[in-house]
This record gives sequence, structure tokens and C-alpha cells, in this order.
Amino acid sequence: MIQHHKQLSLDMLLPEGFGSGSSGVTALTESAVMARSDSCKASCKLAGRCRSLARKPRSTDGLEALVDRGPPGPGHPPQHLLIDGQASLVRLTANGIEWASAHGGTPATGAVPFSEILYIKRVEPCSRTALCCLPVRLGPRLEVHTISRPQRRRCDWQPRTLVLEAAAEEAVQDWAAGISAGIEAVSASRPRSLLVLLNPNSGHRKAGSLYRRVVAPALSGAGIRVVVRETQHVRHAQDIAAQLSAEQVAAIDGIVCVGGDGVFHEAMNGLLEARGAAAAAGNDELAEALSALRLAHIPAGSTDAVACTFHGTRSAFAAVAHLLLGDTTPLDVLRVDIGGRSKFACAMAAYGFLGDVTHNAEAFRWMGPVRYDLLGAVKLLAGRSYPARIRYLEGEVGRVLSRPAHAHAVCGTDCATCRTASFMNSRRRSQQQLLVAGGSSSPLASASPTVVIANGTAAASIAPPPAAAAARPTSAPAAVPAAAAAAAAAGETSGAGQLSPAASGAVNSSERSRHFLQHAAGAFERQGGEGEQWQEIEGVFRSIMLIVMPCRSDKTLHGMARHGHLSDGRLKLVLVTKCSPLQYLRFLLTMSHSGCAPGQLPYVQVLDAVAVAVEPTGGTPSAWNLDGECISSKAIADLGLAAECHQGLLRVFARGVE
Ligand SMILES: Nc1ncnc2c1ncn2[C@@H]1O[C@H](COP(=O)(O)OP(=O)(O)OP(=O)(O)O)[C@@H](O)[C@H]1O
Repeated sequence: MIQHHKQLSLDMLLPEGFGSGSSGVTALTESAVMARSDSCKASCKLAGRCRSLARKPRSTDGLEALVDRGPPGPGHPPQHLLIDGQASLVRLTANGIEWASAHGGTPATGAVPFSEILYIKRVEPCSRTALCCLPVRLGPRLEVHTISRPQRRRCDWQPRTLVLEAAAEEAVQDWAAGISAGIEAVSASRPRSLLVLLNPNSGHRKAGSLYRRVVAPALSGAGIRVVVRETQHVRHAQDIAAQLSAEQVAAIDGIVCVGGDGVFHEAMNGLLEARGAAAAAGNDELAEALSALRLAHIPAGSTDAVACTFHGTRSAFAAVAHLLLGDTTPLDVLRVDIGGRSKFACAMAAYGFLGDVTHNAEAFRWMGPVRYDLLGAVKLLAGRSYPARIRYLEGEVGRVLSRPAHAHAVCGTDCATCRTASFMNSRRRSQQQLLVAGGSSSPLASASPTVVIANGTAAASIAPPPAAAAARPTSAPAAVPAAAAAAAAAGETSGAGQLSPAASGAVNSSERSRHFLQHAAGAFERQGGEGEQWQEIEGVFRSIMLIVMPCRSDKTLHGMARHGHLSDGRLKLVLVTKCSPLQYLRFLLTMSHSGCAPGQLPYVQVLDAVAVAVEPTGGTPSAWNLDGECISSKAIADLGLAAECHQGLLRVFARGVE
């Protein structure tokens, strides 16, 4: 059962930088400092600070005048306040707070936009005894909690607290009201209520303390209602997300995953499973409400590639800040068909080397994150390769985005490549809907080349014959699930944020040819375009990777796929052919240093694709690694794996790397 989050004492949990401790010292009154600073010189840790305050008496004359000035607001004259202990002229503009002060004779200005204020907190006046034994009078204050960007790594946001101090409580109230109104005007997408799924087993098993130290105070400060559930076992996060009732879905704006990539992967799968089930049951209202939920990842795991890719940093504070600000972006999801089931991955699906590493990693969890390095070294030396046949579809979006303007673009905030893909996707959907509404057969469909199915045990041998109407997938109805056919007929393609019933339900086929056929047919209908044809590559591979997003982590700062995107509807198909351990090590180092890109190494191919099918062609197949989760079922050995990228299927709390 969902338990209500216990409100924790902010004072106990405030992380460094969130607190009021140091700012309190700046509120020492001038006379108190003058009177007591000499007597506490020797013993007091703060004596130096006290002396400096005593040497530089601060003017508070302006504060008295403030009381009669009326409420602050855009167009109103600036008012005198103390900002971080400095007498300043402060005003509210339409965009935020601006101030000017003269610190030590040097004029200084500053500004904080409303869009970067996480929350504000009023602090009542009080008296306290500081470490220096001085009685400290803390006046009425307003803490403005915001972010700062370090010079060198701008996306590595740090907490910053601005303390506004006025002479009278009413003035602080006025400022609080003015700033709240400004935040309200830019906060349409900020969450108000969240479900938190916390995996206590992640990484170094410190997710709980990280939550209490960094996440809870921020959520509580922003007034967000939170329900926290600790996961008890493997797949628990998935079950919780999949079993959300309509009332629970209506009550929350999103799901926050505190842990590693695994817990995010599970929550995503649960959410998409629930969406598919709701759509299949004709419950459009619930399906829509589930589509509106956003997912967040607060990194506390071993790799945390999801958070690193979303925000360009592994900082939990940065992830929470993006969440509080309501940053939202669509995310591509890879739908993977294994035997009769569909699973979803947002980072990558890997066969060969990474599959082998994950296959053994769980047994060594007690070692912590270092298990990946050790197993990686072992598998590198073992040097296993796997024969396989790979088919892939570049897709319309793949062809358009292969133009120079997009081919080398690095995904970031407000990415032009992702916007283009999203535009193409929505245009294609509306075109299809128009055509369906008009009752005509879709020219898009008729212009599409066809998929030729080689009967028998061979999987779909795919090539577009000149007059292939008879060989169109519809000519083999048994191979195309009714739901998929209905979805295609209704124009329910894998558009942004949409999930066709076929994408989530179980598929009732166990034969290899049917498995590939139905995937190929579905993907082709959705993703193919004029002149499109499936490409086929057969060989022996050390590693096959389907990388959906850039996949940044501590080990690959630029991402495993340097030119991967969060929502361009494509994946990077990376094929490393059979090679020596030394060559493979070179590949790993290249990937770690600069990310996979075409033409780097002669034995590595990097291709753009929207759909891929991988079929083992001999020997014992490797396990698959789906977002770090190991999949080693008999179905993969028998049937292979087929995957298709769905553009912007999920919405996540992120803005991309700044
Ligand atoms: N209470 C629990 N006990 C044991 N395992 C759990 C529990 N809760 C969740 N899990 C499982 O732990 C697995 C790993 O979790 P997670 O991915 O969060 O951490 P990680 O593997 O250390 O990090 P990363 O995936 O970033 O490398 C998840 O797949 C999940 O199924």
C-alpha cells in the first residue's frame, strides 16, 4: 500500500548550501558585533568574521523607509533590502529579481530569473546564540532557493540560497507574495504531486540517505506532495508502476526513481505496460493520463547513465532541480520484441560483450560498481564473438537526419535535431489521419516499398521488388497481429507519445519467421518511406549495440553514441566485428574518450536505424543487455530479437545538456 511520506524536519536535513546557518551570521546587528567582538577574539571560531563585520558597518537606513513603499512588483521602484547581508537596491521585474549593491565600495549587480527559483522560504525573526557566544538577532528574512552554474561544468548545477532581509515582517511578506506570483506565472509544468520509487539496493546502498539529505528537503521546500515507496525486490518498481489505479494516476504528476538505471528501466516498463493495457482495454482516458505522467531519475546507482544523459551530470541536486523546475522533454523508447513479449529500453540493447558482462554482474553485486570493470576485463580477455544476421531499416527520419546539419549535431537543450524529428513525426501522423478520415487508401502506404517474406524458416528476407503489392505485409495476414493491423489502419502509428496496442501487448507467435515478419511489417508500416528497404548484414560480431540515447556516464563523458539524441526517433546501430582483445580494448577506449561515431575504426560500423532485427546464426547465443538488465531467455536463442525506436514515447523531467 502506498504510504504517506513522513514529513521530515527540514532543519535536520538541510544539505550544505540549503541552510540558514551561515547566512544567520550576516544578520548580526552592528552594535552587538561592536560590543562583543573583542571579548571573544581568542576563543570564538567566528571571531574573524565578526571583526570583519565590525570593520565594515552596514547601512540599514534604507530598511526603515521600505515599510511605507508598498508591495514590490514589475514597474515599481527598487527598494532597499539586505541581500546576503549586503545593503542593496532590489526590484522585481517581469522576469525575476534584480539587485545592485556596493560591496566594499565595488558596485555589484545580480539577478535571479523566476524560472530558476526552486522555491522560497520565509524565516521568522528569532534570536540565537552563535558559536561566538554572541546573541544574534535574526530579522525577518526570505530565503530564495535557486541554482548556480559552475564556470567549468555549467550543467553541474549547485544549490544557491539568496537571503533577502527586511526591517519589517510585512515587507518580507510583500516580497514573498511578489516572488511567488512571478514563479507561479512560469510554473505551469512544475509538478505538484509525485510518486517516489526508491531502490535501497542501488549502487552503494545509499539511496535512502541521499533521498533524506538532498531530495526530501527540496521537494518539501517546494511544497510538492510526495508518496515514497521503497522497492522490496527485483521488478517491484515495475509492478508498482504497472498497477497504478486510475485514481492514483490522477493524483500524481510523475514518478521519481531514486536509484540506478535499473529502477528507472523498471518504472518505465511498468508505465508503458499500463499504458498498453489501458489502450488495449479501450480505456482511453486512463491511457492518456498515463501518457501525461513524467519520469525522473535521481542518480544513486552504479552507473546512472540515464541521469547523466538527461542532465550532463551525475549530481543528484541537479536532477532534483530539473524536477522542481518542471523541465520536460520527450524521450525515445526502444520497443524490443523477444519471443512473445515486448520490453522497453531507453538507453540501449547490447548483444555480445556487454550482454556477457551483465550476465555475470548480478552475482558480484556485493562488489559494488567496480564489478563492471572486473567483469569487463575478464570478458575482454575471453574474446568471444557471436555469429548473427542483422537487418535494419534506416527509415524516413534516418534519411532526413543524415544530412550534414543533423548528422554531427550533439543533443542538448532545445535540440534542433530532436525538434525536426518531432515535426516529421507529427506531420506523418496527421497525414495518415487525414487520409484515413478521407477513406482512401493511403498514398503513403502505397508509395511504401514492400516487405517480401521468404517462407520457411528464414526470417523476413527483405527487399523491395518493383511491383510488390501482392507481397505487402497485408498479404500475409496471419503474420500481422490484428491489433497491429487495426492500429495501422487507424493511423495509430508510433508517433510521439503514442503507443499502439501492438507495442505493449503479448504477441501470439512462436515461430521465427512469423516473429521477424510481424516486427518487420509493423516497423515498416510505421517507419518506412518511399524507396525504403531493409538492409542485411551477416557476420561474426564481438559486440552489437542498439544505442537509443547518447548514454553518458562517468566512463563515457561524451556518451557511448556521441551523436545520439534524446528524441530523434533513431538509434545508433554499432557493430563491432570479430577482433582481437587489443582491438576491442582500442574500441572501448575510443568509445570512452569520444563516443562511437562512423569511420573511427575499420572493424566498427556505426549506422542510423529506426528498426533492427538480430538473429543468432550459430553457436550459443550471448545474453542481451537491456538498459543494464540481463535478458537471457530461450526465446532469444530460438527467435532472436527485434527492436524498433518509438519517437518521444515517454516524457521525462529533463531539458538535455546545457
Ligand atoms: N529491495 C531490493 N532488493 C534487491 N534488489 C532490488 C530491490 N529493489 C530493486 N532491486 C533490483 O535492483 C536492481 C538494480 O538496481 P539499480 O539499477 O537501481 O542499481 P544499480 O544496478 O546499482 O545501478 P545501475 O543500474 O545504474 O548500474 C534493479 O534491477 C531492481 O530490480
